[in-house]
Amino acid sequence: MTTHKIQAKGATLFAKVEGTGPTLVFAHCLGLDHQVWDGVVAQLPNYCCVRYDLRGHGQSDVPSGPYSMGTLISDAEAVCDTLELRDVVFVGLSVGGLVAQGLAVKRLDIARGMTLIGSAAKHGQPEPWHTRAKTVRDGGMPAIIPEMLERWNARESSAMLDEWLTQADAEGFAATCEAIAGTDFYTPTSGLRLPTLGLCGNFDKSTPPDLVRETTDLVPGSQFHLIRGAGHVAPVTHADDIAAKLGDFLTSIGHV
Ligand SMILES: O=C(O)CC1=CCC(=O)O1
Repeated sequence: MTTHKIQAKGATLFAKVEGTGPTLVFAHCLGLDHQVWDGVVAQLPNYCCVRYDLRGHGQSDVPSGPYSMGTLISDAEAVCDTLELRDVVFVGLSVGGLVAQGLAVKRLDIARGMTLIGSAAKHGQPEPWHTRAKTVRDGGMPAIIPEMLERWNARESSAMLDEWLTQADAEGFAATCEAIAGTDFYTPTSGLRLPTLGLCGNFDKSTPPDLVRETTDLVPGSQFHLIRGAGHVAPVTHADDIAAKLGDFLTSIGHV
């Protein structure tokens, strides 16, 4: 395992590389960090698994917001270019899935496939995201956590996620909400032609299954599976199921 400090535009990003084999790059959701993938990566021993913390999260820098989705996509490019990663399957949870779509649109030389978990081409209307940004800037993470946990619907894992979210940086969280607010990838994602897998917990209230399926269906030949019993953060709560579905997908596209 090696860790890296990646120089991106206006921020240094933390990245971790484990294993050898075909490359997978993982991007996490709002408010958490690369550790959401611990249980999934542990079950993919035959891959080079690269994880990084989005700007504003984990061990990456927290520049003041707002962030734009374009910047978050440039960050993913910086990680892949600096580590000389090509021919990767990019796996994104929630906002990480927006980054996956944007990277695939911009850099097909990097992305040869993508997996969207609890993600969509557009995550609702802009206004609630601006409200969340203001709420968290005014009141800190505790002001937003109950609402997040309700939407994530992670049930018995809520206490652990509460603790995790409490450690998140409020400015990084708010600035990322602002990036999500401005993003509508329906048109660009409709033009994508690359192997695509969509996964969604059947209890996910943030990105309900129909929404994730609708986005996945934009890409011809894509696959979609429900993760039974899971809410929004299935890689944390249902790592075995996510790793199994991801492994099947990787085999089906010859990324082995
Ligand atoms: O909080 C939510 O609604 C879920 C979410 C959207 C983008 C993300 O990363 O988390």
